Amino acid sequence: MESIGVLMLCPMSAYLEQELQSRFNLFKLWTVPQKPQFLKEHASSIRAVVGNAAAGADAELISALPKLEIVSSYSVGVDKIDLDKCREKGIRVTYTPDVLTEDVADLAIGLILAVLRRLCASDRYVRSGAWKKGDFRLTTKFTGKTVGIIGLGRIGMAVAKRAEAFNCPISYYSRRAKPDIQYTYYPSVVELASNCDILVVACPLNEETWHIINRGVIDALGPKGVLINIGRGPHVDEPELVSALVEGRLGGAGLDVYEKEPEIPEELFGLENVVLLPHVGSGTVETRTAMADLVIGNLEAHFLNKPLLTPLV
Ligand SMILES: O=CC(=O)O
Repeated sequence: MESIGVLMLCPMSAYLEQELQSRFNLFKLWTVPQKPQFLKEHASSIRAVVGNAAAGADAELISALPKLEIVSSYSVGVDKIDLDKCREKGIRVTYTPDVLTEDVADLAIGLILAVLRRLCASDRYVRSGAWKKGDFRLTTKFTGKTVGIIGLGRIGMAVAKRAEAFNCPISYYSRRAKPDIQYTYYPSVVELASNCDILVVACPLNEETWHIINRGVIDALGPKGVLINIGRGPHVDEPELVSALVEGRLGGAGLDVYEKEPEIPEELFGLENVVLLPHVGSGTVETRTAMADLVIGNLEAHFLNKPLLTPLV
């Protein structure tokens, strides 16, 4: 397979890079100064694209690569890939579901605890020497709080399972109520937000879920409510979130994702009730290795004419 051209769109994993390099003719787009010219030169040899949550095969890239057969994404979210165009052109798309579910759900619970129990602020308190002058103030209990989840897919279910262990009543919003699920279903996000203490965004990003967290939802969650976003930045109308937090109309937020990563609204930096993570939901050595193995396994399967491991298209 050494002659098959594989285009990696951005740096994502040294391990993945090495493994791809040892099997394929690997091109690293981020190292190329003149991208349009490079794509023209290599258009006839690039048969696969490897992207991630930050960079995918959009319509422009797909049009520039007439020999493209497969997009193998090092992510579970595929909002950066033009799936319709891939379907239209018969380009296969694979992603990395399941292997990252536990890590992302763990992180959601970590964010809830970090916001409610002010873990990061307490840590800063100790490091700054402030403890010597007095105890840290009281925080908010997690156990027993009502957790609302937007999107009860693999990750949403894994968050629910964990929150159940904290004796939290679980409710959810999704397009349709799920049969066989005993959690309370709300047919609108505003109703869900009005009836929970902690609202977790765990759905894929698409036209329907863009800005699913808007002013109405934030107001329904209210000054004691906490928003946790482990989905995608554009799920949230960020200026509305920032003003609600600054004005005290929302109780707190734990965010792993942002509208314009890695840009984060600076107004959030001074707020103790906000915990900010740099999009690391799946960012453990174990999980990222498993994700890389899936990316490679899918490419190998495709070029050996075997069934794909985790096909989406
Ligand atoms: O955001 C991360 C992913 O989609 O895997």
